[in-house]
Amino acid sequence: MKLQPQIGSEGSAAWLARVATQSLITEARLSPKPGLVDSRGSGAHHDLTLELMERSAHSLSPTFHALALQSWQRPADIALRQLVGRLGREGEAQMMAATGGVNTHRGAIWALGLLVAAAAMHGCEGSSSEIAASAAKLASLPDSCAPKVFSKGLLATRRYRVPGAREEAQLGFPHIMRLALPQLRRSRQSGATEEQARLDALMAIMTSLSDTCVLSRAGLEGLETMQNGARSVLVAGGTATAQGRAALAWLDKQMLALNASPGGAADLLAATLLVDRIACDNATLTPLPQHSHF
Ligand SMILES: CC(C)(COP(=O)(O)OP(=O)(O)OC[C@H]1O[C@@H](n2cnc3c(N)ncnc32)[C@H](O)[C@@H]1O)[C@@H](O)C(=O)NCCC(=O)NCCS
Ligand SMILES: Nc1ncnc2c1ncn2[C@@H]1O[C@H](COP(=O)(O)OP(=O)(O)OP(=O)(O)O)[C@@H](O)[C@H]1O
Repeated sequence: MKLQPQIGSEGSAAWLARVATQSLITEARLSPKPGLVDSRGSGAHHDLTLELMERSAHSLSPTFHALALQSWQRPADIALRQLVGRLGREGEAQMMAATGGVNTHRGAIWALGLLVAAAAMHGCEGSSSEIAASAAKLASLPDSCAPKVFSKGLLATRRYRVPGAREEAQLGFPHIMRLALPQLRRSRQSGATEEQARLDALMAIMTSLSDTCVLSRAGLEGLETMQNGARSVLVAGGTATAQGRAALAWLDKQMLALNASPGGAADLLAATLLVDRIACDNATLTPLPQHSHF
């Protein structure tokens, strides 16, 4: 059920910030996720822990709040794009300060930051497609203030000629809109628990994403292992079934052996949980069950 307070831009911005932070924490705690930090441990990451992910998520609340407030009922134009870019980079700096220089949520700031801004542009009354389309518009506008940095993600997109985090946003988040959200709802409707539905949504993303985290760490072999493994979990009936859970355990082992971690897919799951909460079209379709973290 959507519980957005009808108390204007300040109240709605605070609500959006809270839901965005909760979405990051829910994603981080969700278990068992292949190769990723979860309630069981650090996955394939030697420099990350669940405690660090949660601290990082909390450090981002002021960023999400500012993004929502500044984007409130504004159109997608260059001025807003530059403002959102500046706030996103300040958020990255806050994250780095909170984690002692470890990258916990760079990709997540990008995806959730754009979606929070887009939800606010629609005055918190947009549908999921409207929010994704406005986020895409913002992401497609040039940000002349952006520093020219050569990241690992950019390197992977050039080397393997695949779309990365930028393109995912510019295309209107197809992995959220066409794969994860529909899977989340399908799994809920077929009787899966909320945790299982969220794991299934993660699998749906992993069947097709060109995750530059995986490519940087484990190359094409890692990416194929991720995509095929996630597909077999869903083909087996998802994580609500014993076969699905066995396929997931096998995938977890493979990902750890390859030192591969689908950080981009994890970001998009957190973003899916956010859209699921904030989009107006979802309110009647998917009331949240009692045992949800939210
Ligand atoms: C676009 C970003 C993510 C940089 O992308 P780039 O590929 O160069 O970077 P980097 O390797 O550091 O991180 C990419 C991260 O995205 C995630 N990711 C990886 N693959 C994918 C994918 N296919 N789709 C979506 N996300 C992905 C991962 O978590 C990964 O760690 C972003 O940091 C950025 O440019 N920010 C600038 C500030 C800004 O404009 N913010 C506006 C919104 S708040
Ligand atoms: N639960 C999670 N566990 C691990 N990573 C996550 C999780 N949720 C999101 N991520 C994303 O994964 C990214 C971290 O991936 P990765 O560690 O490959 O990046 P890196 O710090 O650039 O690289 P490396 O650790 O290989 O030097 C973060 O940007 C974050 O957005």
